[in-house]
Amino acid sequence: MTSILADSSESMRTDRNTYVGNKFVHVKNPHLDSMDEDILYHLDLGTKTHNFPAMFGDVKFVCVGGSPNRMKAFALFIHKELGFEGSEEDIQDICAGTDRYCMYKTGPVLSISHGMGIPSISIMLHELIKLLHHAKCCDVTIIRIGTSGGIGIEPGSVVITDTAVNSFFKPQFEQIILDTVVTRSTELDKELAEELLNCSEEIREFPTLIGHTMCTYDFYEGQGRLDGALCFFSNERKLDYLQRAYKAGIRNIEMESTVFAAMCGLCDLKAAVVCVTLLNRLECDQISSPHEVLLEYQQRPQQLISILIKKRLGQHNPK
Ligand SMILES: O=P(O)(O)O[C@@H]1C[C@H](O)[C@@H](CO)O1
Ligand SMILES: O=c1cc[nH]c(=O)[nH]1
Repeated sequence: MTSILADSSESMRTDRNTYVGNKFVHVKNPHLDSMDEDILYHLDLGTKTHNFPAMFGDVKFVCVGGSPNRMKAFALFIHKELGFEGSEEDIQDICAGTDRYCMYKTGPVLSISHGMGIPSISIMLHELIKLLHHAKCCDVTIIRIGTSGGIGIEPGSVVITDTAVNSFFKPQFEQIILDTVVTRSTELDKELAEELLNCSEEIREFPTLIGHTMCTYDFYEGQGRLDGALCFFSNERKLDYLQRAYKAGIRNIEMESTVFAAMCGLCDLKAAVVCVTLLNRLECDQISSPHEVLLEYQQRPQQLISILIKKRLGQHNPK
């Protein structure tokens, strides 16, 4: 039988790391305590084969995004921005033993790919959150740097998500656990979103705004596209839906933000979603900008996050 439950995080809390001043990453799974070894299968890492505190204990910023190339490019970019020594070759894929995800570390910044869609990012987040927990990381900020379809805004705009919503415009993520639907909150850290917006004031080259982000299970029918292999609705119905979304405060659509917000929130991770928009969905469905334009768009969230990281590390010199 299926029922709808709110998540009971209190009853499952394992507060093993409660230190004054430092906010540790909390896993909410009592079964982990009795495991002799934890194998993070999709990251090709394990607690018996790798020294997590030595490898990752200093991580303060985790950036995630769908594409492996984007996340490698971000690692190289932030390495340069933070003025670290060493060449590009020194930044190796920590998860090279698997082709599911890639992971790069440069100083306190971890950059990881998550593939496309809720199931893919969810698997990565389970293993990443356990990694941060086993490594005893504290005060970690996690940011998704992605691409999205804009609604009623100029392509190339960057949207900082205040609330991730589902296809019904609700701030909820529904996780099916056994035969039960558990409804989880998708609130993101408002202060972090404001901090990112302040950082954007130093970049005049593209518009940045705060808005709701809609997260769907699919790129085509799920996002009201007329150009998939299947489509059984009219252009009028599509536009009516997208215009209602705009009126509800939604400025972009992507495919990961609700589960990202829900999982990070439950594990006490300060989280933000920053996505560039590749097109205006009120005008078209196909992504037709040239490759160079799309590449430049993808760098925009990275520029913003770089300012945030440098400010937090006391390394920022405004232009
Ligand atoms: O981080 P990315 O650019 O992968 O995010 C969006 C949502 C889907 O994963 C994908 C669809 O093209 O792009
Ligand atoms: O329209 C778009 C563009 C990128 N990613 C999405 O999920 N949708």
